[in-house]
Amino acid sequence: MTIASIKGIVKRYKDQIALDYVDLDIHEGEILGLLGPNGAGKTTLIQCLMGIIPFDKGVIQLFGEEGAVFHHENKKKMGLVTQEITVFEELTAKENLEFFAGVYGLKGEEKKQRVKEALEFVGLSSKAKQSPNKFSGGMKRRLNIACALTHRPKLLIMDEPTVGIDPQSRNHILDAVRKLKEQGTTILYTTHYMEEVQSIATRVVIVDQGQVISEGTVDELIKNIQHEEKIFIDVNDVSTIPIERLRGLEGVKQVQVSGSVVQIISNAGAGNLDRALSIVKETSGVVGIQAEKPNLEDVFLTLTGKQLRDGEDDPS
Ligand SMILES: Nc1ncnc2c1ncn2[C@@H]1O[C@H](COP(=O)(O)OP(=O)(O)OP(=O)(O)O)[C@@H](O)[C@H]1O
Repeated sequence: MTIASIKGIVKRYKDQIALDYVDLDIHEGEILGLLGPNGAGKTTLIQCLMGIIPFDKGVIQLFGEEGAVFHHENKKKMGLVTQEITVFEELTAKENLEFFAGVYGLKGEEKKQRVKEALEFVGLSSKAKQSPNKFSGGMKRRLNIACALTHRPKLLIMDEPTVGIDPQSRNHILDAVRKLKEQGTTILYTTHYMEEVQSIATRVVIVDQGQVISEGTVDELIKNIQHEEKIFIDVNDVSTIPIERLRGLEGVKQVQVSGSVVQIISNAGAGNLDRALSIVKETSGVVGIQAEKPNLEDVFLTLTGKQLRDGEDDPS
């Protein structure tokens, strides 16, 4: 089932086009990684999807409905973890959760129970009575996530939830996202850290300059750009390797020897590398093999001609 469907959305800020005919479907039960550099339009897309800002063109369907979809019942099925941490510093962690649970109409015993569960879920039960102004950035972020969970949304939207936080909290958040998926929550996870997308997303949409430039599973995206494979084989005796025979193999593009290492580049697929490796093994002992595969960064580079995170810090 499609939880949300975005069709031909255009959003302009004066002369600036932030979303340029974007199409995007979010399927039930997936973790959809929305990957794009700063300014790509990710936050704008989320704000349109949540009905927070109007858009100039296009249609959004939510939970199978069309038309006036941004009514209260649908909004109660969504949870948003905003890019900026939005918690009340002067309230305790528990009071923050009680406030947001109240906004979503939870009351009495149910509210109490959900607040308790949310605190446990993000590992902040022992800090329930403390104010977030004493928390680290990562703890604040975890509280922020808990605030979006008390009403058990069907669709959880997270806008760059790991920017600028410590690795321990980051891992905690990634684990929590996986756990939520197992419990049946659909998640739209926005980031410009490709490592995160690679580790948690079931499907990826890459956006750049307000446009969707590619989508698929991580493997599919990599396969689309993967024209070559490269392996480095460290051998016992390089003099015994039949270099010309390797070069003559179908699909093999280049064979080079450097010290005790034979480097083979071949066209992707069709077992080219396997055949080359068998020949090497026939003629010499093999000490080690190293393969080089493209990653999402390479996908992005191929599609846009630029690095995904120019000048950005590594999250880990
Ligand atoms: N309120 C606004 N007024 C004018 N321009 C805006 C506004 N909000 C966003 N933009 C512009 O729209 C484009 C998309 O911005 P958006 O914040 O959606 O990107 P993003 O992918 O979320 O980037 P970031 O990771 O930096 O938040 C950018 O060029 C941005 O400068």
